[in-house]
Amino acid sequence: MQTPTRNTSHYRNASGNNVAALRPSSTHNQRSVSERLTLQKDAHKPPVPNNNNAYPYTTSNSTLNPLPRAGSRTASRAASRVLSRGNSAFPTPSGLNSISSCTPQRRTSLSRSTSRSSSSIGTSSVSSSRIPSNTIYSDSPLSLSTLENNSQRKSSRIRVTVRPCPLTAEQNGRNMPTPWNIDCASSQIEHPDLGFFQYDHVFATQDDNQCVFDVVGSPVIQQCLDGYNGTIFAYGMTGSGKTYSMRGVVRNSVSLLFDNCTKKKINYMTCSILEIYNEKLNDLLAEDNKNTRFPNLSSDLRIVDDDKFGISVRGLREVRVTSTDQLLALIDQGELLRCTDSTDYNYRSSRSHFIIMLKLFMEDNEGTEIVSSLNFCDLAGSERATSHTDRRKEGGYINKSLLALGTVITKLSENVGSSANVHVPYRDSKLTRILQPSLSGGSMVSILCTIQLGLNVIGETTNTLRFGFRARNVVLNVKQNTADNDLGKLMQENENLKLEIAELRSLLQISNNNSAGGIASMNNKTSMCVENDDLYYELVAENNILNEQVEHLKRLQLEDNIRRSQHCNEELGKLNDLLDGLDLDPGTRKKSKEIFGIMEIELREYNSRFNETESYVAHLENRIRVSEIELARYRQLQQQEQLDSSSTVLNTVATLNISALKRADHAKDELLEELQEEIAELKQTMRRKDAMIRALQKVGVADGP
Ligand SMILES: Nc1ncnc2c1ncn2[C@@H]1O[C@H](COP(=O)(O)OP(=O)(O)OP(=O)(O)O)[C@@H](O)[C@H]1O
Repeated sequence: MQTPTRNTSHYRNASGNNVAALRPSSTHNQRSVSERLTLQKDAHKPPVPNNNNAYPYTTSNSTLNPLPRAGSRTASRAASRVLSRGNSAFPTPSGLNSISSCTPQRRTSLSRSTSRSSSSIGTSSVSSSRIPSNTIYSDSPLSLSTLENNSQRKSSRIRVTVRPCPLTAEQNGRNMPTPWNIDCASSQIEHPDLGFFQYDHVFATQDDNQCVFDVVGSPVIQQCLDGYNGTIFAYGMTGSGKTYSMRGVVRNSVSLLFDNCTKKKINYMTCSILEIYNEKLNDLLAEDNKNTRFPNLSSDLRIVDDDKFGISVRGLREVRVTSTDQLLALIDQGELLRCTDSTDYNYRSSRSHFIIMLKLFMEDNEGTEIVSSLNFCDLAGSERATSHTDRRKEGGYINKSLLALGTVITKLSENVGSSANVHVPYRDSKLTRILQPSLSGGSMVSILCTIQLGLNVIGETTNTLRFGFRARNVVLNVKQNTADNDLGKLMQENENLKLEIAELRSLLQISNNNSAGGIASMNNKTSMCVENDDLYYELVAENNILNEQVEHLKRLQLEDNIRRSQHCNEELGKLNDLLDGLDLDPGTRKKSKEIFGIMEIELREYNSRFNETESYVAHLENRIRVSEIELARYRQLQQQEQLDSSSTVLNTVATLNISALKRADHAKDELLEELQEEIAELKQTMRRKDAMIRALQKVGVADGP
């Protein structure tokens, strides 16, 4: 069996700072695409950003979907566009825009005066076309495209950038055509049949990791230093350059953070690193795994709700770091232990989602502590089905969690501008659960989508572009971390409660819509509190079965018994008439009358027991109704508590609900058992009565004229 390996490469060695050596020599062809984009006066075309001004914030429908260009049939032109050969390992295709997306005309001059202390990051590998790393891009929604801004909160779109992976020498050698037009100037990517996709920034294939950091990482770091939380993640198909890009982003971020330690009064940071492999959480910094290539990854980590950070991972090691080198060494260790293996597209493919969590412990102007969190997430790459069993299993988990992430993003984008609160299924995967605080407004979010340009992966590239396109519509109401004083705590609690209430309201809405009546629907309504509780689902299932059983028994047995009892009475009446008409000797007549008397008594008894059973069933039904009312009352109480109080109360009420369910089910069990006994007894009586009727008929025939 092929087992995934743990990476042995050191991330610092693989950083992008030496990419300059790989830079292609081919010339760019910016005009052909951008000119076409400008010349086609498509009425639906989204506004092309003016690069010298803030990028206009828009969520208009015209940008919600990639727009097919009317009459745009450039497929043949695109197909005939052939990537040029080059000498480097990653040459730029001649049909693509090869100008660096980070050239000076793309940006404004410094929009903030956060001058950096001299640092190796700022000076060593910056090319002449590179902007200083303290520059904030004018079109960055993280800095300027905010809807509302005060010291506590700001509305901010998720910032989405796209980095196309250069074709390999081999792909280039095959003169592989590409269907994509990359227009860095207008941050658009176009496909002749699919239309074009608008982003916040599109990198050129030869842009290096420093350039990517300047656009993707730097604005988030600046925001973190200002007291906001930040999350950066890379999304894309396997082999498209996520890990390559994130290494650059992480490395440069670490340097920028430590450069600002003094100015921003960062007392210390903590670092945790985990991976999600096959839906299991592994602590890559766990003590046991120190200095080993063969880690013990069976750590017992649990994702739990956390008042301060939204969620936290119980059992995850948090290491206090005080220097760049120390932090980079930890990240090296995490990289080393991360699960990797080769796929069809990448000989060292990451088979897990890799998450670095930093916490910055800073001081505000009054000297009180503020904590900002900063997450870097290098997602595992989506992949088509593969023949290898282990890869297929991993691929299944990876695709499932990426699908969950896609659904969350879709729901969040649907929520924008809508008064109805759509339920966002964060709990569908560990990945979305961990990203929940960030995606639900706890953090500035920047997504780097990495794509491949080849014809053979159009489907995967389109998926990534669509994901990024949707994500760009998500607006987050991000709050600034405040000092940990009483007021701050209260405000935080208040915010958490508001979010909780909104989530509960939408859950209630869903369960109300779905409810078809009866206990089952009421059970469904409590799903949030006991979502993962197997017992709960068992109870609901059992409850449904019991209800059906009771119904079934009532229908079959009781109706049948009514029919048979009526039939018995009729038959007995006939026999009585028959007996009266017979010319019997007094002895036989007396005996027959006696038997009839006994039969009548039996039948009366039977009828009275039958009536008893009927009232017993009515009683049983009543008890079911009572338990339903009880459940409804608990449910109401739960809603009330949930609206008024904290989640602790929710859990208590959920427990009450479970015990109410248990009690109701137990009662039903007992009642059902008793009912079945009654029915068995009734059947027995019926059998005896049938036998007597047969005996009487025989007597009637024998003694007849
Ligand atoms: N922009 C780039 N410039 C130069 N090399 C690149 C670039 N992007 C990716 N590569 C190279 O392509 C290969 C695959 O990249 P990487 O491992 O980062 O892909 P990935 O998206 O993380 O894949 P997976 O999801 O399978 O882990 C690596 O050898 C990497 O060095």
